[in-house]
Amino acid sequence: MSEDFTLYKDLFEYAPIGILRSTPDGRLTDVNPTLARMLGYESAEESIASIKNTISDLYVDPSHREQLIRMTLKQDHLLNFESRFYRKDGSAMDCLIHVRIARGKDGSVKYLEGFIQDISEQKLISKALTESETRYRSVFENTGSATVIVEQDMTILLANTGFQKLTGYSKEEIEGRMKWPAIIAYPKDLERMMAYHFKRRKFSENVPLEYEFILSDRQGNRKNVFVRVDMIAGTECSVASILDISSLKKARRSLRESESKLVGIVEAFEGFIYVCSANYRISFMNRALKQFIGKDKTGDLCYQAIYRLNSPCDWCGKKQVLAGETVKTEFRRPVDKRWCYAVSSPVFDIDESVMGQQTVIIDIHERKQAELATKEKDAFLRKENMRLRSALKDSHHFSNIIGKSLAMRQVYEMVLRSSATDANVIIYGESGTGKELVARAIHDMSERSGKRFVPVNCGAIPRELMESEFFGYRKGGFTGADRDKPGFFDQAAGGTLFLDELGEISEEMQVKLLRVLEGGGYIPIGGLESCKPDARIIAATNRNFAELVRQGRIREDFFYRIHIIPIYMPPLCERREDIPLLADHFLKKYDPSGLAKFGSHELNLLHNHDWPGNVRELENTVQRYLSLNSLDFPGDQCRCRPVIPAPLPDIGQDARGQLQDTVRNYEKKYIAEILEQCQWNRTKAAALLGIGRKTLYLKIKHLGIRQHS
Ligand SMILES: Nc1ncnc2c1ncn2[C@@H]1O[C@H](COP(=O)(O)OP(=O)(O)OP(=O)(O)O)[C@@H](O)[C@H]1O
Repeated sequence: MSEDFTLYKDLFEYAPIGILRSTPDGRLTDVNPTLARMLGYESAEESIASIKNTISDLYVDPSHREQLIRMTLKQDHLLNFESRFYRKDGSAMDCLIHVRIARGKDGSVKYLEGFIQDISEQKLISKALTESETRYRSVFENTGSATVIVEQDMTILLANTGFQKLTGYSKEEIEGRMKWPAIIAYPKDLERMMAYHFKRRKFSENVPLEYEFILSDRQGNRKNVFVRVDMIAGTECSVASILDISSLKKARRSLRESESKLVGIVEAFEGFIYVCSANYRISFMNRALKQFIGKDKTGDLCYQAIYRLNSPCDWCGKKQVLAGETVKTEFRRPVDKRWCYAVSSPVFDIDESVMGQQTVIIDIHERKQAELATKEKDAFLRKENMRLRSALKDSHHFSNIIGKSLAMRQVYEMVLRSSATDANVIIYGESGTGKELVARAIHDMSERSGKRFVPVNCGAIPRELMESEFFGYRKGGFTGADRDKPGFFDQAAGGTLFLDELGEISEEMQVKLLRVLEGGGYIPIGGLESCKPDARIIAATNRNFAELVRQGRIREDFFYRIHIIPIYMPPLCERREDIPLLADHFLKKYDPSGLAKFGSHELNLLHNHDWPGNVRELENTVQRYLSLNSLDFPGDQCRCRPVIPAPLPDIGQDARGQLQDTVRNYEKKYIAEILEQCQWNRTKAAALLGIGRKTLYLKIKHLGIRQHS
């Protein structure tokens, strides 16, 4: 028994582990020297004396003791409970505690015995290890590329997030499970990489560190990747960093494609292309330029090789190009004096500095000549226009139009303006005010003057013939069409089509004309192809066009197409100051001797007359004055005096025929006489005959009635 006690005491005294004993209520009864040392005391006695109160004071976290007691009471012992004790100097010691409960014979707890291990150092080491692992993991995660660590048997040991993203597989699916070949798309890549994998581990030579292959991700998408592999020293593991270069490859492919396209364009280009250095040495020239010079002059000075000059060209713009600008110039080639257009732009080096100049040259000789001619013509026309305008200010006439009144000067201004454009013109005015005269003046002053002026009296064309008259027909287009017949549009090609009496045109024809005016063209009757006419349209009417639109007789769209430049002809009664000038003009026209003159009485009469027939009526009055030697105004009679039907024409025996012919002859003579009475003022004649103007026009045409001048 005493031997046992000695043994136990020695164990207590010399055990390499700290031992303490305490009462159930927490009083410390024994501490062995090892524990006292662990806690920084000189002796066990000092430590017991120092921990005066309860053993709980020893714990950094006193609740640990309560927890420990609770757990120990369940089985009377407890192993590996981690906690922290205060040392003498107040610092904390990490410790591992094992506890045993000693009970008395009656089962009550006599004391608790604790065995303490100082694990502070282990804790520090493990903390440092955790920290360094975190650090390495963070480097591994943030390499900027997909990175994996591969074992000798090709298992992927570790994979960073980049690799997970690149392949679409999760960490769990990869790490420790996936073999490296699983992501290789093509057998030829796989074969190559396996060879590298094993050779690398045998430290064979010629195993590349970097190479490319095509990866297949979880969804089967193919990606071009670049990989760099290194062995991890002292292991059989390798670390592989993979970079997705699909977009780079794509860019490279499209660059190659556009490069080859560009080469094609440059070589097929008919102009000249060359590149030269900052010191004028040619580094590239295209096929067309080589052909022009006669041989490849790469390496020569550009100005000598291309232009046979001894110094750089004046138009070169080298300075601006070297400063990064693009220079565009037109110049005459010294070799043959042809006009050229050149665009020179900088060629940049890798560091963004300008290393040379590339120039594209095209021959613009014909275009430039035309441009210069147009400029000359424009300048001439501007001058001519100014000259005409200043002449207009106090002129008595303009072209063949007589009149110095303000109203007429305004008309002249409009004639000038309209002759400078190709826009549609419509001339409004009463009958005989000179609408056709104005239309001709516009044509004569326009660029179309060299081509035909084709007057068309729309009111005189029967409705059923309108289309063939305007658009012509082709041989066989209808029964009787035995040859091609050009229409008005063909006749006026390049010139002017004057559509007089436009208000008389049918709606059906308005639609067809509108199509032509809108650029839709027309097809001649019996023709197959559409013709695009090039005739300028000048229209005239003595009707109130706006009113006709309101009544629905003229289509609004047609009206707006025609009514681009309106010119209003003043009636003679609104410009009486022109009457003496006009009278004088007509006297000279019909009496070339120039002897006939009007006295003041006649001039007075002319001035005060009503002139319902306007200038035409005045012209006829003057003409009659020259033959009768007295002034009479039959227009008045026409208006006041009822018309006496002309006697029946004398129909000779030979002329006797069918009733139809007789009636036709009579009708012709009768209408001709009325027309003569009204000095061919058709409006008046139609009123006297009691028929419409249009009907009168048709009858004049069909009966072949002619005006005798
Ligand atoms: N200002 C003018 N100066 C000289 N002659 C003129 C003038 N105005 C009209 N005339 C002459 O009057 C006649 C009628 O002119 P024009 O045929 O141009 O008139 P219009 O308005 O077209 O007539 P209509 O409406 O009947 O077709 C022509 O012989 C023309 O030479």
